[in-house]
Amino acid sequence: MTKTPDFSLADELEATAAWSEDGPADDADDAGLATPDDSDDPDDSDDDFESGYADEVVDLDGPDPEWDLEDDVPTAGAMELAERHQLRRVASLRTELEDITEVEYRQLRLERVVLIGVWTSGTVQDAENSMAELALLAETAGSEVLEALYQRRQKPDPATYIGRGKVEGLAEIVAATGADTVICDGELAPSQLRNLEDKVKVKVVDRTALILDIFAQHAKSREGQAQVELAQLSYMKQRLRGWGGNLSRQAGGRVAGGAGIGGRGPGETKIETDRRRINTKIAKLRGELKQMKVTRDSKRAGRARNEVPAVAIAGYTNAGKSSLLNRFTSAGVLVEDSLFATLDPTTRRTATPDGRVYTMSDTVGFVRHLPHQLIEAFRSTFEEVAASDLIVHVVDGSHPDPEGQLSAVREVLAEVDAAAIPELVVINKADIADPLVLARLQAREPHSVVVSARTGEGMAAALAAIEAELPRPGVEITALLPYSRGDLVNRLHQEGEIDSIEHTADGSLVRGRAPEALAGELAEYAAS
Ligand SMILES: Nc1nc2c(ncn2[C@@H]2O[C@H](COP(=O)(O)OP(=O)(O)OP(=O)(O)O)[C@@H](O)[C@H]2O)c(=O)[nH]1
Ligand SMILES: [Mg+2]
Repeated sequence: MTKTPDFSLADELEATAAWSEDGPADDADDAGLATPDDSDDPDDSDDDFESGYADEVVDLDGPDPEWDLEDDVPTAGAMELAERHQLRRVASLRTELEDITEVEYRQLRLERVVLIGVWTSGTVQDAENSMAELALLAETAGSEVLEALYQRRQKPDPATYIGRGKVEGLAEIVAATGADTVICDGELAPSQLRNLEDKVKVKVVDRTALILDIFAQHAKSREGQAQVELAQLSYMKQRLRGWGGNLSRQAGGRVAGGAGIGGRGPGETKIETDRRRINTKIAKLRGELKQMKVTRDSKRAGRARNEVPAVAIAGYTNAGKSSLLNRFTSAGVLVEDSLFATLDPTTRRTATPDGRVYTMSDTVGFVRHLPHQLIEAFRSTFEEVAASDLIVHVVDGSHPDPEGQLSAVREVLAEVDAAAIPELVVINKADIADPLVLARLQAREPHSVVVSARTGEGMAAALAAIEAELPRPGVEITALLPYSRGDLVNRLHQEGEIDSIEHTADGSLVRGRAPEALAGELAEYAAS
């Protein structure tokens, strides 16, 4: 296996995926985004759209990435990547849900989409970053972004999300561009989605549904798939009434099972059936996940018993977590310039130069406003992070808003009780980041290192910083180990630390520190 085949692969991908490399918000003119000049004017406030991407859109889709694996032995990651690109436009939801006919879980056959956002606070740059991220998410789900619009408002309209006056404009844009889907940058109430759909005459989905869809496309392991399905079902369940089509509307807002006038039309019966099926499915998935969690916990307990320190690589999606894991451990994990490439955490065993063994795990990426159903469903994955000894928090130094990413990740870490774990910030992509931004980040995050997983810059220092943070084994020992117990010397190398070793006539006299369990075994050889 070549050393880092994923990187040459990624190089080629990036040559064709110019959009994400340059970033829409990095270069507002290129992307045709509203510039601060034409949008920061308080006069054009309430009901104005800022429009972007119009003509450049073609570039977003670009030619399909191609690569030549002939020279490289494809790694598992590379093969998964090829497979994923082939599958990219296939609708995501698995068949089990298809019999829930009325519910029509929005199979996101997102092809040609218009994005809309409501910008309530923050700077123009924030609004543009948010739309740019929504565009990346949409592309990751396999769609072509035709147009992106945002509106400045005090708050989203309770009935239609964007201002009512703007809905008509949106409908015109949708008709003119031939879009088949509108994606809203937020979590919308079922009634908002329905109202918008009535007006714009195409499918409307929100950010949460979009992220759920990407997760559904990317989940590979049984646990990952079950987690995503659980999240989708709980999202769906809340929207049954809204998404029941005509039948549910016929039933009005009446509480299911209520016997009032018109309360038990055919629609309601159908909704009840669907709800019951969903509840059954949810219960089944919860049970399965619980089982898988037991396995995972026992694996983790195994590691804990051996007192192998665990390092979790966490960070915003696309920050370079998998690339770093590959660099650190030659793990051959899938690397892709797309969001949420990794959904199944990979754990690798590795060792410090002085022989102490520890594990390093790749994790699911974070994103702003990660749907809470997903946090809930992926709780066991996040618990893995919460049970680690050190969090390597990777941040993309070339992103327009790395500070925003750092705090979005920390919010989720706090939510899964991982806030107290020691954290080392690894500022990645130094090769393409602005040096001023790197300096700014380092000043803000004193406990940080700057690296490039691409060029390898700073990697040795990062590894040293990680290893310096690993928990030290506790008990001081001095032992005279007979030469027949070379196994104990080995274990002391791996699990503990040896300060000195002296070969005497009676055996090896070692001084150092060992974890408690090992110290117990060494007790019989204790020397003074
Ligand atoms: N220029 C540059 N690109 C990098 C660097 N590190 C990673 N990348 C690229 O960034 C993209 C994302 O890398 P990944 O390692 O897949 O990121 P991730 O954090 O695992 O992403 P998810 O699993 O999707 O959350 C890929 O296109 C990488 O080639 C770097 O140091 N410099
Ligand atoms: Mg990854």
